[in-house]
Amino acid sequence: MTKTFGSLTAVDKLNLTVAQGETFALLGVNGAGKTTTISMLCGLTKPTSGNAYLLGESVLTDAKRIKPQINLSPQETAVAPNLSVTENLRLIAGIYGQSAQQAKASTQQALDEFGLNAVASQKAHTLSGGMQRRLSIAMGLITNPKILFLDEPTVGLDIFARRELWNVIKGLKGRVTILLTTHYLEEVEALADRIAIMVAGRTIAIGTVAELKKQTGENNLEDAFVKLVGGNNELA
Ligand SMILES: Nc1ncnc2c1ncn2[C@@H]1O[C@H](COP(=O)(O)OP(=O)(O)OP(=O)(O)O)[C@@H](O)[C@H]1O
Repeated sequence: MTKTFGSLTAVDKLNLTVAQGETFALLGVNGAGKTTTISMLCGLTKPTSGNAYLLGESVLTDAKRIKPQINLSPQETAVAPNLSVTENLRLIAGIYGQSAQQAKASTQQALDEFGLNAVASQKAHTLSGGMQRRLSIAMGLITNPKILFLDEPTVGLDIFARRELWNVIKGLKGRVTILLTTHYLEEVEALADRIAIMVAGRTIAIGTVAELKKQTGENNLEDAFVKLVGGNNELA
C-alpha cells in the first residue's frame, strides 16, 4: 500500500504479511508512517494505491465485514473522559452491537481481566495515564477482536506503568493478532514476534530481533537499528 498527502509519500509501497496470533511491531521515528499504516488497515483512511487483506477481506471493498472483527487502541486514547470506566466499556460493547445483557457480562469480564474493578465507577479523566491506557486496551478487547491495533500503547508512561502494560499485552499473545507501533526498542524486544522498521514511509527491514541482529552483525537491537536506519539516512 502507498499513501500520499500532496507531494509527501507517508507510506511507500508497504508490503508485509502478519500471521494469525502474531504480535507484530512497526518501529520507526516520528513521521515514519506508522499511524498512517494503521489508519489504512483499520479503514480510517484509504490507500492512495494498493490494497491490504485482513482475515482474507479487502480493506477497499470489504470494510464492513472487517470492522466487527478488529479494534483499535489509538495514540490519543479513545477513552471518554467524563464517563466512568464501566460506562466507557459498556459504550464500546453497545456500539459493536452487544445486547445490554452481553455488554454487562463482557464489561465485568474486562474489569476482572484488566484489574479495573477498584476504579470501575471512577470517571476516566481521574485515572493515571497508565490506567487510562489500560482501559483503552480493555475497550479494544471487549469486542473480542481477531486483530487488535495498538498505536504507541505505552507512550508517556513511567517505567512501572509501561512494564505493567507489557504484561497485559503479553497475556494476549497467540490469542489475538496484534499490530503495534512504537518508538521504543525495548518494547519491541519485550513484545514483538517480528518487526518492520519504517523510515520516511519505507520499510527498510523486516524480521525477528535475532534476524535483524544477524543481518547487521550487531549484538543488540539498538546497534542494529542505528545501522539499518543510518544506512538509509537519505530517507530520514
Ligand atoms: N492527514 C495528513 N495530512 C498531511 N500529512 C499527513 C497526514 N497524516 C500524516 N501526515 C504526514 O505523513 C507522515 C507520516 O505520519 P504518521 O503519523 O503516519 O507517522 P508516525 O510514524 O505515526 O509518526 P509518530 O511516531 O510521530 O506518530 C508525516 O510526515 C505526517 O506529517
